[in-house]
Amino acid sequence: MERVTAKDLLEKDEPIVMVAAYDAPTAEILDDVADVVLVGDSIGDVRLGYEDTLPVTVEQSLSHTAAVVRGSESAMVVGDMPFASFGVSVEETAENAARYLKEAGAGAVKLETPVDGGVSVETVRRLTELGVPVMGHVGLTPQQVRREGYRVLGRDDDEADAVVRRARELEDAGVFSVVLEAVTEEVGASVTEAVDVPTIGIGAGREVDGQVLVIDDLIGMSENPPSFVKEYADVRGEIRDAVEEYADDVRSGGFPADEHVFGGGGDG
Ligand SMILES: Nc1nc(=O)c2c([nH]1)NC[C@@H]1CN(c3ccc(C(=O)N[C@@H](CCC(=O)O)C(=O)O)cc3)CN21
Ligand SMILES: CC(C)C(=O)C(=O)O
Ligand SMILES: [Mg+2]
Repeated sequence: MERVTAKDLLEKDEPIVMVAAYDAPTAEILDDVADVVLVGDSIGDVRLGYEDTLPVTVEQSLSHTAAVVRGSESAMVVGDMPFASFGVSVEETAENAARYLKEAGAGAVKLETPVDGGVSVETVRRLTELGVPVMGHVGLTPQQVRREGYRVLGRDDDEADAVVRRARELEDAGVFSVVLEAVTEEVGASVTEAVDVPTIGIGAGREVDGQVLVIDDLIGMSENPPSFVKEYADVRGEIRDAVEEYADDVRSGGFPADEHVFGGGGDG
């Protein structure tokens, strides 16, 4: 089966569905319902118990990206490059980015591109010239958390303009899509208006070309999801209930029952 391509996303006339997920069985569930699976560096705080995304390594990210590729057939898989794995030098950025395609089998990489630097437009251009499909990421860029915490961007005009300008620069550098995180709905609309490539929002309102949420957040697995999240299930509660029942059964002797026990040979 052919995977979703950048061209497919550009030509889509309904909203793009992207989900951040980290492992093969989850990817298998999502594949063919999501257009894009992002292997987010959010794995750091979502699954690995870190405070934020900063400790995530390229090796961890590549390993999980490869798992998501193995678990899926039709979705585009995007590897989210971790903090400081890009932008230090063009050479290192290109080498790391290429690993996502060569070793993990990803279809593209995503790089956080903060409005005030962090990664140059030239770096993004170099990747796209090499043939690495790049997804940009503007607005709230969580890898900058140690600088300014998590906050919604674009509440004043100068900042709103800066986000739009950055998205335009990225488009010019050849990105095939831009993630817009935690910006006002007005900024979401302005960016979507300003660029031809699809915008994919997370806490960016309705006037964008697609939406992305973290799987753990949307299934009710996260303890404190961001306020823009809609929870569609209570998986945390389901897991807790299941394990409590199991524990009760073990303690009462209700598990294992006859059907869970291997019999010996013979006819007794
Ligand atoms: N579970 C999870 N979901 C995410 O979407 C996510 C992560 N983790 N980790 C990496 C980044 C961080 N993200 C975030 C985190 C918080 C807000 C946010 O707006 N938080 C508050 C406002 C800030 C505050 O006062 O704490 C909110 O209103 O939800 C936005 C994006 C998005 N990403
Ligand atoms: C929230 C999305 C856009 C992300 O960057 C991640 O999951 O790491
Ligand atoms: Mg990320």
